[in-house]
Amino acid sequence: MIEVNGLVKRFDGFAALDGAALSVPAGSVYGLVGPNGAGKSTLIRHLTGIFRQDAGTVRIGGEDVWENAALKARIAAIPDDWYYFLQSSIRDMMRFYRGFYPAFSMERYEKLKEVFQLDEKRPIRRLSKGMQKQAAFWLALCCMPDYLILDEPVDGLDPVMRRQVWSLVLADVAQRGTTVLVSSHNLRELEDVCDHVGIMDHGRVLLERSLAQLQDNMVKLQVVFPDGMTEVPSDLPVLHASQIGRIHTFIMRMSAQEAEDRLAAYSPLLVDAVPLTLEEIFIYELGGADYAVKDIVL
Ligand SMILES: Nc1ncnc2c1ncn2[C@@H]1O[C@H](COP(=O)(O)OP(=O)(O)OP(=O)(O)O)[C@@H](O)[C@H]1O
Repeated sequence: MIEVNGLVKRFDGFAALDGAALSVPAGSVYGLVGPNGAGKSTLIRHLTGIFRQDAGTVRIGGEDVWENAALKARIAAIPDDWYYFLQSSIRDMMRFYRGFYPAFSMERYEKLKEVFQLDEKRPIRRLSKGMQKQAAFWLALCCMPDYLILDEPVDGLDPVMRRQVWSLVLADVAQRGTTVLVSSHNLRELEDVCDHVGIMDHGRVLLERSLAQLQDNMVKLQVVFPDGMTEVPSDLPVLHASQIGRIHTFIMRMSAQEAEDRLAAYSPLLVDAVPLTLEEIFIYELGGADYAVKDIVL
């Protein structure tokens, strides 16, 4: 279990983390999402023991992370800027990892050589960006970690390799009970691999739920009202409404059943609940359809 409470981190007085809290159940895959600058990488750097918090607690498996070498030997991380020694090859880095991680598996290293097919003797800096990401996965998985912390992990990987690394990670979750925290902007992909999601903004986790709960908490409905009713009923707590012909599409923060019950009062000709994507939940939880555009324009 990963537990963060009241986490505060300031840089020159600016609170990059402002009381962030999250809870990742053991053996789950937790997606940490949020707009640029929300504080995801800063929070992750506390989980990997790089940053020391100004306030709050950062615990993994019940232990404080900061300066806890024994605990860190059970955590593998792929940061957004993976570090390797300047002249080193994958083989050199493997020796370094093997020295640090007592559970490092040479057997797995040899097996994964066939999956990644990288030249392990070539200097890493001469590998492409995607190949470097592959190398980071290769080594992280060989550490046999109990906790895997991934910051934008599949950025730069081709689609086939993305599927490959997710299948390796999920096999570890299923077989070894590995707990995974992953930050990503690729919500479509997270939807396939995560069972829990936390949405961050302005240094706080605004909401965290299992994916199923999250999808149950908001609903998208397509509705056709009877003849003569053209206006959206004003008492419906609609987050977003659009209309094509006679079909109204509503997004409301409530369960599908509750929404259907409320709409029944208007005797609709059709009510159809459509599952929300994680991207839609993300956009509407963060304040409406304008959000995504604002984020790009500002
Ligand atoms: N070392 C640092 N010094 C000063 N400010 C920092 C530092 N690291 C992060 N910040 C600031 O903290 C805030 C959160 O940054 P962080 O990198 O954690 O965001 P993020 O959610 O990972 O964003 P992105 O999705 O763009 O990667 C930003 O405003 C950033 O400028």
